[in-house]
Amino acid sequence: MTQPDPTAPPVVMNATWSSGDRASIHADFTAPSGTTVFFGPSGSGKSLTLALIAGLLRPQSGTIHLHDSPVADPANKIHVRTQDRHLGMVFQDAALLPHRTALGNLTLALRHVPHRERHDQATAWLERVGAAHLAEQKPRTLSGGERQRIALARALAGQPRLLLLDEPFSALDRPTRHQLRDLLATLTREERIPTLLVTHDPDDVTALADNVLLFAPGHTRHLISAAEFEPTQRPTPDVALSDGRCAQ
Ligand SMILES: Nc1ncnc2c1ncn2[C@@H]1O[C@H](COP(=O)(O)OP(=O)(O)OP(=O)(O)O)[C@@H](O)[C@H]1O
Repeated sequence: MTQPDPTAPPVVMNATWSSGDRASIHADFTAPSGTTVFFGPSGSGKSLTLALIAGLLRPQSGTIHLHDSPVADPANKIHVRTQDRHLGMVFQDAALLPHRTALGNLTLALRHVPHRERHDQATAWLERVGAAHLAEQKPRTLSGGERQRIALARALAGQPRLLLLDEPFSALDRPTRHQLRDLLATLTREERIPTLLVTHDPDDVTALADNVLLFAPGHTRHLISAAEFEPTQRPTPDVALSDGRCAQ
């Protein structure tokens, strides 16, 4: 990927993906700076859209641009690998390396800084997410919420140009979810990293969204500002998402 244009929208997507008979998706939207929440019911294509942006899936046609750089454009044989898209990612499962401590997981994300500075920077990141006391613990000895704190720190420590979060708090109990939501709001505001967050929780929209991309099975994604959001809202059917059950 070339150097990003700071004035360009973080994501411009107009692409189609199909697994054949099981599911297909056409996504056509621009995500502006700030936090865009992908909101909608189970099976409506939120995670597939995020996977296309991450490069975990390849569209069959169309283009995806991140900060004005093409990362997927099959007609021109462009597919930038996930690790070259400068992304921070946190999914429902923190996916920390099990044999490394919390600190060790953080230092791995800091390969862009000189070796002698990694320990201090990793410690500083653990402090920022309220996990300094967990530095020497291995992931299996941490709670789900603690693992997600470390995963969030790891994602941001890599200095991503875009943060992708797929239901990072959905497996946590309510109080822990609130704490982590507040932490995420603080960090994304401080770091000014454009963020895409997949959720079905309307409270995530209220707490975190600048904009909302509404999804519904058989329908579409439709971008609105967070101020316009109502939890019962459904997108207008201007762009098709289809799967075996509800093709358009
Ligand atoms: N790799 C895949 N290959 C084929 N079909 C898939 C694949 N991943 C998801 N699907 C199907 O595509 C549809 C959309 O799935 P997706 O996971 O994007 O929905 P979602 O909105 O993220 O749902 P949830 O909120 O439950 O995670 C579903 O019908 C799902 O079964």
